[in-house]
Amino acid sequence: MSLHPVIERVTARIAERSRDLRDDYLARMDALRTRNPARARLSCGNLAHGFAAAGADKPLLRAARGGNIGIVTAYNDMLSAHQPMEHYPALIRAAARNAGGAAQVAGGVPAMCDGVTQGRDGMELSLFSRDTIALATAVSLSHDMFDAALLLGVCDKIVPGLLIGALSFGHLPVLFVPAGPMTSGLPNKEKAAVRQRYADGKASREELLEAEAKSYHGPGTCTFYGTANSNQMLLEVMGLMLPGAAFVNPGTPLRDALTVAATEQALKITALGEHYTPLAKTLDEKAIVNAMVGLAATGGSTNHAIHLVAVARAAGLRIDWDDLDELSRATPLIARIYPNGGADVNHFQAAGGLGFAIRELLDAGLLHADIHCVHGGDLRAQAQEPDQIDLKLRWRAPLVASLDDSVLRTVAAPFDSEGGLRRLSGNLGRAVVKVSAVAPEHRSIEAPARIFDSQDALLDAFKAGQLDGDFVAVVRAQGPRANGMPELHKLTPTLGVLQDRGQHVALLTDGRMSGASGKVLAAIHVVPEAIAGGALALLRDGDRIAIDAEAGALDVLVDAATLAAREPVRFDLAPNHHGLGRELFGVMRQAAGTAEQGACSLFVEG
Ligand SMILES: O=C(O)[C@H](O)[C@@H](O)[C@H](O)[C@H](O)COP(=O)(O)O
Ligand code: SF4
Repeated sequence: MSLHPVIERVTARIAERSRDLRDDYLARMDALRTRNPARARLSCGNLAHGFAAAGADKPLLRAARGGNIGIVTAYNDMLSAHQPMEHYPALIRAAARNAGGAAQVAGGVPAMCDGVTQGRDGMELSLFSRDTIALATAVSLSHDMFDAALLLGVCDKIVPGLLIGALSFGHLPVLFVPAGPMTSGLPNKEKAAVRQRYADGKASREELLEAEAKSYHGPGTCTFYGTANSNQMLLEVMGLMLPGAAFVNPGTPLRDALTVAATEQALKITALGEHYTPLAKTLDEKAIVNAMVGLAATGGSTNHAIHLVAVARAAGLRIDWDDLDELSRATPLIARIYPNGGADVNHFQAAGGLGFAIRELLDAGLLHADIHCVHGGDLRAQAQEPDQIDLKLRWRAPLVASLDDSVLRTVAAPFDSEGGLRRLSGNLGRAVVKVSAVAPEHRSIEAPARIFDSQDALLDAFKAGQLDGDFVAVVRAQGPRANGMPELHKLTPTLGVLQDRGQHVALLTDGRMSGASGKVLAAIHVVPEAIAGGALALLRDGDRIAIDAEAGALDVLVDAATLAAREPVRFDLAPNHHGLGRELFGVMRQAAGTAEQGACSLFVEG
């Protein structure tokens, strides 16, 4: 199947726009390449420090023969998705030894659970935790003892952060090692229904806690299709994970077999052998375009409209929301996983999973097949599912037909002819919206603005019975430079209650929403942000706002002269710059680029 013309056009445009930056990046990565074990470059003193506590691996490390893997782990007990990784380093060390190499934990990175911080002050550190993870990844790998890296991380900011950091070591082969989704508990839709009843005063706190605990009930990634599970899909369509490794549950023999296989593969593709596959070669403009197509086709998290920009920048590539919008409009929606439907990621996997989805999109010419996957083949070979036959790891072809077309469909008979993400633009700036989670009848609105300078102010107005009729809730001063661009997902149950009462409502914000947000139209990531000259600061209660997700329009229906004559509101953000560590992130707030630039504080040359 030939490549779809839009895929071809956008890929060429990205390559052209990025040429100087990408050439400079590749030249720097090439200069780091060595045909001997990296540790051979270290002095005796450096090296001795590096193997002093290496026990059984000391002889190999000392002799500088055989590959050495640097493990960067985001293990902690806070994230159910990362908790299973506590024992992965021991498994990886043994597998590396058995394969004639070695592995060492190069460092740990912090990992925030956005579910724990959702709606709380800690969420204002969430986005910059990505940049912090990138910095910690670089510190870990800067020991320069390594010939490959295994990155142990799954969740929201952790995968983008690990990837951004590892891209500074793009001369190394890099594989991601996930733990997989928790088994299905209380369905996400039922959990969301209890939340709405609680928000509406019709359910007790004990009833709510019971529902939450039945939904988030064990080790593994939460089963909704939020940013964490979108990360797993992206890593597969970019070829940065073994085929079908994304959604195998933790604590299973197959999961451990995949971790061992990733270790063996990492040693096979170092510069010491004949199958050298460095990260810089794998993550090129074709892989990034594959990521945007995968996001659109599966209704993935809006957070990737930010993270993918930052990841691409770390690889010397420049992408923007026009690229994302154009690709999304050319890509059919072939998966419906909560919040885009009732199913969870385990149902998706059972229906055919990513192997089926990748094969469908490849056959339609919507993905680049010719990318350099870490498994050694191209993306066509990524479209497989792992299996264990007499304890041996095998890969089998993806299902020919979906086993549940309420969850996973073909490109020929999709859920929607266009993908899940849209860029909006107009006199209020540029924004992003996820349409795949919003019913068609709710994808546009024209209604008066109700202005709030915090999500709690909106919730207080709801509790006071002041949110009646149709309105666009404008929650502003939530951008990266204001307060770290938190997710405002705590608003979802309340806005859902109002919408279910028959009120026509929408959210407009320069903040973010969770990848798990859905149902209510939300125009988010508005750039410029309110405190940086954005038009949101000029809005007044009652201004008529028009949002049309299908047409891609975002406007306030006030004439330009009136708008220009208004004084922008000044925001008191001092309370957001202290508490729970926020006082330590002032430099990142000041250095952050716009959401469309990835809201990243790491690339001073922009
Ligand atoms: O982008 C995301 O996917 C979210 O940040 C997610 O990781 C977060 O944990 C949500 O808050 C979970 O949803 P609930 O808050 O509804 O449990
Ligand atoms: S998916 Fe979200 S809530 Fe679940 S463990 Fe990861 S960060 Fe926490």
